[in-house]
Amino acid sequence: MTKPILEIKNATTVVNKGTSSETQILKALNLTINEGDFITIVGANGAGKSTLFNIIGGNLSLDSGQILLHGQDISKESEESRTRFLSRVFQDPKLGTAPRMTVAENLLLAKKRGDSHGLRSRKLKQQLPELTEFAGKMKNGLEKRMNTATGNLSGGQRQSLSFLMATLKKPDILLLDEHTAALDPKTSRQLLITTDERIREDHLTALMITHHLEDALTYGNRLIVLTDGKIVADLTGNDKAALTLEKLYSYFEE
Ligand SMILES: Nc1ncnc2c1ncn2[C@@H]1O[C@H](COP(=O)(O)OP(=O)(O)OP(=O)(O)O)[C@@H](O)[C@H]1O
Repeated sequence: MTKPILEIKNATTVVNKGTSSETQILKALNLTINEGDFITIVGANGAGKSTLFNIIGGNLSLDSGQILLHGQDISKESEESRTRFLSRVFQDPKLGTAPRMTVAENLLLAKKRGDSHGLRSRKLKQQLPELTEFAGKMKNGLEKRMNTATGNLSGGQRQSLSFLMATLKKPDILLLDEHTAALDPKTSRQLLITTDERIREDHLTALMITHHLEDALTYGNRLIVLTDGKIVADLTGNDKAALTLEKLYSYFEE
């Protein structure tokens, strides 16, 4: 039996209110995210994909509609408060990590998020073996760079660190906002494969925006097409399995 984690009901967002450029971005959008869903999201530029993430994250407020977390209305909750159930990885590898801190320090920071105790070197020493093992899960040599300042990592390693930091505390919802788009094809593929592994093994619930239609078809149990602020396709199971690249591409031509 699938259990809803997050329900978005009739979500409407309007920007530049009261000006000549007033625009409705999301148009009475409805989406129920179930526990364990790995949803890939595609749509043309400007369709509202990042805006959907922004209303979930609380970076943008709703003009009408509701967002329910485990049945509780969180529509008015601040961005900060929503970090208790939500993590987001952005396209830019520079976002999400502190450049002057080492890989180990960044991971400890992510582990201590929400804790009142600060970073202490004794704690770092104690926890280094566990953090190193964790870094090893990314399978790209990150575990050998625990004492390297994050700003000196390659883009791929830095982005894999952002991913690890976002998932260390197993958020209820993980938002991946084109998180492999800035990486070269080989590194991007590797991070996607590891992303998929981590989502499955840690039983995470995740939404991933991508412009690569093949990736949208390959990964996840569910695929959503967003067009002009509305969900025009929401496919799971056999329907997703039967979807072809050609059919998916046709949504962009309508
Ligand atoms: N805060 C804002 N103020 C004004 N316009 C905005 C704001 N946020 C988004 N928009 C506009 O809303 C539309 C949808 O933007 P959004 O970033 O959600 O699209 P997207 O589907 O993520 O596009 P892309 O694939 O290009 O990243 C765009 O036309 C964008 O310019």
